[in-house]
Amino acid sequence: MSRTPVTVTITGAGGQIGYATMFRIASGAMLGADQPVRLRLLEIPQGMRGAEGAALELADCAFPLLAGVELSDDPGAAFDGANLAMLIGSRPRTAGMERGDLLSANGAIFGPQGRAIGERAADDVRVIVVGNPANTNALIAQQHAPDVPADRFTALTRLDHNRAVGLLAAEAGAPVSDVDGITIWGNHSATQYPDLSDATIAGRAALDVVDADWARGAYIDRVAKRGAEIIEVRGGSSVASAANAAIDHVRDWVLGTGERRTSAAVVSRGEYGVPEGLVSSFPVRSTGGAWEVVEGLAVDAFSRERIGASVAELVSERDAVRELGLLG
Ligand SMILES: NC(=O)C1=CN([C@@H]2O[C@H](COP(=O)(O)OP(=O)(O)OC[C@H]3O[C@@H](n4cnc5c(N)ncnc54)[C@H](O)[C@@H]3O)[C@@H](O)[C@H]2O)C=CC1
Ligand SMILES: O=C([O-])CC(=O)C(=O)O
Repeated sequence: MSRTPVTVTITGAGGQIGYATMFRIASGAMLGADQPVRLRLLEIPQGMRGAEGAALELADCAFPLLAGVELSDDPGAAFDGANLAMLIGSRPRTAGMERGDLLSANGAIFGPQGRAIGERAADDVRVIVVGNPANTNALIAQQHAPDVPADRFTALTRLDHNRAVGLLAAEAGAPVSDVDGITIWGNHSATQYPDLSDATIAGRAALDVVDADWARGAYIDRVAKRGAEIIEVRGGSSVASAANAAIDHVRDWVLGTGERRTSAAVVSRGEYGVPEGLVSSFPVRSTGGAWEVVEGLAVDAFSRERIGASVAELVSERDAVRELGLLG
């Protein structure tokens, strides 16, 4: 174990997704089997016992790659020297709520954490926001860290992407590994647009394999409302699949995607007409440790309308948090 450990800060470490994430990171599933990690666990005082218990269990796993575990309820200490910041800690929604309903409850968490990242994290820090509403919380954090390059702030839409892959593969009766070219556009919310226009299954256009009405109707609804479906069936919001998606996102960001495409919410530079500065989901690849939006895809009138609706929601969330004084 001669490589320098990477410092990974996990917020909400006493909660469900935090718990489902940290053991896989410590095992090497996120950064590779030869990369030691140091975990920093951030909680609020009420959540600290849960984080302490998780830390005891981490010790009991005797992970060879785990170079240390530190707990804190102070964002400054928790993000000090962080190379990766996984912002999970925040309240989940319950049945009958939309994720946007969490804006006022959760938004206030992300300003102070963004500021602490700006002041204390390592120069190469990369941030992923999982806590809902993830895109706008990422925007809040990014706005509080003006000295960190904006492209280091992202939000998780990989869970939506993975759901879209799984549901398409099931419909086509194909292995998930045959599926490529799906895009999740926009917000991690019910307005998101899972787009099969450019998707392939074993190299064939997906829209030639599955029914086009399904692809542009029931499929979109099922993917976009899968979070609510899980809440209804499980009695609580997604945990293991969310942790898995967060790990997929960071692994691909750091280690690269190759030619394969995925989806991530990144700070818009105006690609596909999405207003600059919004944290919106796009088709992406990662090379050299940076996400790149895949440009030049054809966007027909149907897709344009769906993307526009989700982006309009992002604009209204941004305006709402600005009104609440949360953008700093
Ligand atoms: N983007 C995505 O795809 C998904 C996002 N989520 C979201 O992830 C978030 C976490 O979900 P769960 O782990 O299931 O919730 P949970 O309630 O089990 O855990 C949340 C933890 O965050 C802690 N926390 C609250 N404020 C904090 C702060 N300021 N600093 C540090 N920790 C803080 C709480 O004490 C709690 O232990 C929720 O907002 C949920 O909606 C969930 C699934 C998918
Ligand atoms: O639906 C929720 O509230 C949790 C979540 O973000 C998801 O499962 O996609």
